[in-house]
Amino acid sequence: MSDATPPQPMDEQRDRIRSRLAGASHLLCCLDFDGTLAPIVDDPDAAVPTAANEAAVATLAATSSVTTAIVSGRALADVRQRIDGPKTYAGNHGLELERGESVAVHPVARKRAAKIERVCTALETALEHVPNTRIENKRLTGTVHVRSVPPALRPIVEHLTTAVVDRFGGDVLEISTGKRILEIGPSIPWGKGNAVGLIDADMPPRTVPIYIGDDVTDESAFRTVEPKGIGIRVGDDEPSAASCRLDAPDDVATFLEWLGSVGVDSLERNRTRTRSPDGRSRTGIYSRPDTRSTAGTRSNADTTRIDEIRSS
Ligand SMILES: O=P(O)(O)OC[C@H]1O[C@H](O[C@H]2O[C@H](CO)[C@@H](O)[C@H](O)[C@H]2O)[C@H](O)[C@@H](O)[C@@H]1O
Repeated sequence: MSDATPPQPMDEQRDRIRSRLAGASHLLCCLDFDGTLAPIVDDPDAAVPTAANEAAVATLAATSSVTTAIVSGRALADVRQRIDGPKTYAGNHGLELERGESVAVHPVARKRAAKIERVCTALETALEHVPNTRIENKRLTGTVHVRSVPPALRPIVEHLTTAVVDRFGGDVLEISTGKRILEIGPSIPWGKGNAVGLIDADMPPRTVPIYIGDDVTDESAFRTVEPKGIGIRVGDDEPSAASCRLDAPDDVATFLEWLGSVGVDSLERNRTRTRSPDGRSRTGIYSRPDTRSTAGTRSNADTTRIDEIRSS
């Protein structure tokens, strides 16, 4: 599916997803948080997943044929305490990655954290007279929230933010946009798609990766999973690298429930079929895969960079 094609409504894509799962033994289900599991709200601290999404994620996370991962622009520690169950979390748009007991932080982002701190502190002062501006310091990145700022004042916030980032970040920090936010982060070619690529590279053979997200920062992840897997854009009919569309977090829950029942049944049937009489898998679905490249922007050099520093 090309970047310029609007994603198709899920009802029209269900058969394609069903047939993709029919050829698979494992599912990688990567989920964005805000706008996908949790409805967008004015106060970022108040964002919570819908009850149905919380339950559906718990079910998938407890299913052995599914690896469930949360991939968020929020700090890892923040998103982790908002949705429980999965063993895999990517925070700060993939700059930090928790898999089981191990946490990897992109080393360049780690080095630039002091600059993010200075920028966030300077922004508190620079924007203190603009009503309802909110600075979210996420350690590796920072977010300026303008959702509750009067529209006429938003260009001023943008101007002041650019000036502060230029002054304290030079060319090592950059500003990107999201839903009513300005995101400040290290200027490195790394995003959610790279994190999803790393997670997918650890999956057993015959894994179908699915990524569900609602914002521009999710586009790199859609490019990583498509066309081997399925990208699902939530909420609008913007052109997207995702092939499918769902309207809102409530529809995400319905789809995840379907995956947890019909989808998982199909995976389980394939796993049973490929096992030898002693119950072992003939296709080696529990063994480590060879290094496989995933469609998308990930390069081997990028993989090495985030993997080389690990701390708990
Ligand atoms: O990748 P995500 O998990 O979707 O995180 C993206 C950003 O989400 C949060 O901001 C967004 O949600 C807020 C609460 O609904 C809303 O007030 C804001 O306008 C949205 O942009 C979060 O606060 C950011 O740190 C994330 O980068």
